[in-house]
Amino acid sequence: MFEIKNLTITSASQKDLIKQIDLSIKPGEMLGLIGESGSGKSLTATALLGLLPSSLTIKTGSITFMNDEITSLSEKEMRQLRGKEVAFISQNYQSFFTPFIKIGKQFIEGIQSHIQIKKSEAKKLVLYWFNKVSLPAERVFNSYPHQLSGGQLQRAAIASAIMLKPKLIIADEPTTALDVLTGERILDLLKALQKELNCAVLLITHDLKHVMNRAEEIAVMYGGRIIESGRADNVCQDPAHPYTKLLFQSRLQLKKKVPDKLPAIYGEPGLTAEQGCPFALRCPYVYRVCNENPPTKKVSDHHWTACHAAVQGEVDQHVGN
Ligand SMILES: Nc1ncnc2c1ncn2[C@@H]1O[C@H](COP(=O)(O)OP(=O)(O)OP(=O)(O)O)[C@@H](O)[C@H]1O
Repeated sequence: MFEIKNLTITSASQKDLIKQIDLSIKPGEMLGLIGESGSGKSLTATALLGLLPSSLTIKTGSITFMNDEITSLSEKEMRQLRGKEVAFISQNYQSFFTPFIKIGKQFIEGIQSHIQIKKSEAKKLVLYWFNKVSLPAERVFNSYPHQLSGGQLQRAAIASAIMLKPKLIIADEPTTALDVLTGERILDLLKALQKELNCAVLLITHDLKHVMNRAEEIAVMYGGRIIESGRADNVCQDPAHPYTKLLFQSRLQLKKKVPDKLPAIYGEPGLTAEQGCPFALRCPYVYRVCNENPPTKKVSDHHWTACHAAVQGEVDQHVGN
């Protein structure tokens, strides 16, 4: 459905922020894009939505949606695509709503800007979707944004994203501003709606556990590159890149005894090598060749990593699972 090929995004100072990434989403699938802060997740989503700031340019590559090249669509065509075919849920749900207009009115205006529909029919649609995301429909419809809790606002944002039955939802850290339990419920809701409506979801998160058991595919980003990607069960059971392995190892697991010391990833988060493997400055298995762009290793069907040590078969030997 969506395919990014060889995408490089450059800043005004000629720094490559996204480096030759490939990413694709199949209809009805959830792709979990994980990576720490600054790894390039949001820029990737912004490029998909055709909303890159003018200071950034696409240096190489293509982004296609249903075989249309997004980068060559006009702003009008892009606006039509956004909201109807591709919906966006952001971490900043507060700014999604205009504070001084009742939520119901905002929803009706939003729907009428995309499809021709009578106000009364639009209201029915809004109430239906508010019920669907377990909101007290009439009350929310007649409320101002500040009269709802964070979880309720994020549910309303999901209803807004889903009600025109988009083919793809991009959810960028949708639970960041919520408490853990509310966040988990929101992600479960997103998963349930994805299955029911068969729409694709790009779930962007820095938290591995958000995508485990939810996403069908996982892509791991570091320093503007995709360093590992594949079917979620393959990546979770047999992570191949040292960074992914360390991410799994440094997770606390309820069923296991809490160790005296959790393994930590060496170095400052976001520390990125400018050349070669972006993780080289923090990688315990770095060697001289890591100055060069890492080759791709096929780990199994639908699972690959970009790592010199993995190609040499040295990661398992040193890191273990
Ligand atoms: N408009 C811009 N101009 C210059 N650099 C930018 C711009 N927007 C983002 N960047 C840089 O691009 C890199 C990737 O940023 P991005 O927001 O995509 O990271 P992220 O993985 O989404 O992080 P977070 O989880 O914190 O949102 C960062 O180093 C960021 O500083």
